[in-house]
Amino acid sequence: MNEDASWSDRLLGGLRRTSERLGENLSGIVSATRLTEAQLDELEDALILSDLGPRAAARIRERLANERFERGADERAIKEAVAAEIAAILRPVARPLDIVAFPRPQVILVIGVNGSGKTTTIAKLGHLFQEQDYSVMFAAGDTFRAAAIGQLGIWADRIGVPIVKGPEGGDPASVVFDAVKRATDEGIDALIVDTAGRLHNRRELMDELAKVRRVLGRLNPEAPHDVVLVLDATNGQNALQQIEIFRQVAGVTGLIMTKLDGTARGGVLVAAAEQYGLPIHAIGVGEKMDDLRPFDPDLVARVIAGVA
Ligand SMILES: Nc1nc2c(ncn2[C@@H]2O[C@H](COP(=O)(O)OP(=O)(O)OP(=O)(O)O)[C@@H](O)[C@H]2O)c(=O)[nH]1
Repeated sequence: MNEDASWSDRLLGGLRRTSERLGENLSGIVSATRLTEAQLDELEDALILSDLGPRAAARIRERLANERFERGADERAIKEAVAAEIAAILRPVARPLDIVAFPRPQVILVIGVNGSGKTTTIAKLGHLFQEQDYSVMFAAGDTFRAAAIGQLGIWADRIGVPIVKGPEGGDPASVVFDAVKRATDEGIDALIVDTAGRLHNRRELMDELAKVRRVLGRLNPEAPHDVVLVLDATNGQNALQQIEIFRQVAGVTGLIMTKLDGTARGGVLVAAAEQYGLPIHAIGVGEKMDDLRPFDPDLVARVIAGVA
């Protein structure tokens, strides 16, 4: 099995649980060239149960209500049509995180709640950029917990990336300031900044992120170039709430959804795309540094609909 097959299998393994759920609800729907109102209701419910959210579900229902199934609306035909509609929602938001900033470095602020996979995602991103021949530096901007600084340090050593850190409890803005200066002096292409993820004190977090942004802006008015929100797919609908909060707190420019390898809740990607239209840069399908994958909207749509 080549590496690509193994990762898509893992993605399939996780998302297949979503499509199984969808399949259970769809298996009662058959025959005729058009779907009846009752069948459309059932389909819409199945999509909502699969975490696609009410808006995407309503949109897909509407499209399918107008669809003529020439060879009969059996389960396969319906799933194919659902896949096409999901892909239409996902395609506009698929956008890789490219290193384009001039002057360098491109400053990428990574935000998200603790446990979402933020640290691992920073490591994976660093590794991905290195593979594209970009130089990378990390900044340990989550100074609130020693463990967070330590964990990022371990990843930095593992993949061979320099890291700028301060003491536990220190000022994140000063770490970021030092990091930007050093990255600029050393001609680093991508500076990836870890941030605190304490949502229970929103005010504090907002102030902290605002200060980091101010300091960054003083050094380079374009920075941060990206504010990437890391979301844990296993959180289902809570992931949407996190988008809402972090958009207000930090001005999110793009998303990375992690843990799609082990969840039946991957449909939340579709809900996020439909509701917020934020770029989805990549998806996480495991714990290792190679487990960050480009976001392939057609593949993900087919997996969610159960036709991959
Ligand atoms: N299965 C799976 N596990 C993942 C993925 N990404 C991260 N993890 C795991 O999720 C757990 C949390 O990841 P971290 O990167 O430490 O998360 P964090 O958001 O930095 O969390 P804190 O360190 O608590 O702030 C770890 O056990 C990771 O190995 C993924 O895509 N798939």
